[in-house]
Amino acid sequence: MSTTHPPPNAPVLLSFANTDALVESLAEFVTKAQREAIDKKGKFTIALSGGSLPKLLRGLIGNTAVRWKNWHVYYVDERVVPLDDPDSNHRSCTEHLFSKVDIPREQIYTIDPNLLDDLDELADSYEKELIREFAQKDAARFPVFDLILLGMGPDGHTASLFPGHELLSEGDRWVAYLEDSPKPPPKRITFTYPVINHASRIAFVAAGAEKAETLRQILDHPETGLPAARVKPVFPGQLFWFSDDAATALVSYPKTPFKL
Ligand SMILES: O=C1O[C@H](COP(=O)(O)O)[C@@H](O)[C@H](O)[C@H]1O
Repeated sequence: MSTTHPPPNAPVLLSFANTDALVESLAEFVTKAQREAIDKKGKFTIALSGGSLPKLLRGLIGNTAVRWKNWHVYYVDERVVPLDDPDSNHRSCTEHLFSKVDIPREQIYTIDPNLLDDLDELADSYEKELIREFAQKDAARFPVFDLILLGMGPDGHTASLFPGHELLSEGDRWVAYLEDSPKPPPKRITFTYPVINHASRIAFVAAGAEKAETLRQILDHPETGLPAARVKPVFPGQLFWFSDDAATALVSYPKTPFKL
């Protein structure tokens, strides 16, 4: 017997006049998601990306609404490099955010730096971190993060899911690896779509004129199937785009005023 699922909610596009307005609203959005999760179950599970995102989380620094002790932080994708390498997403998040706030270090789940020579084992061990957090409590097939924050590259990639790559059709594993990322460094691990799409809330954070044409394709012509356009949260999950007017300049898709 086949099971039917309601169609995904339509994405909500938020466009801000400048970076400061985006940063401030993003912080409000994250703290709201955090409050709701902690009120419900005493903890907040969030997955972060690298790239331009960590700097844009600066609105959380010194923000008294943030309850860092209840945060459990994972990485949507990670470059297979030592944790202190300039290419590491963990290093970037640490420099721009974690070194400036009082978050328990043991609640930030990094890749195992001892497994950098074995990508299969590395991805497997990160998947086990997720299983430890999510699989015992709910018998769900995939983890349900409270919030996943994604970036979008100018080529339309998100996480480490790149245009035309075979991992776009991975429907079974939670965490996969690749050795041929077109964007350096080539070796990476990444959440797969089923994990991303099962989150309660997903927010892309994409700003700047260099992303305008790609954002137009993704929002106005999702059928072109660029990796970021394949992010479609399973109902009742909701997808948001935090963007700026430079990035949304070419988009016809309707914009929604930001309100919590
Ligand atoms: O390589 C990566 O790129 C994406 C997008 O980066 P951005 O600088 O264009 O925001 C990022 O989300 C991902 O985590 C990272 O590994």
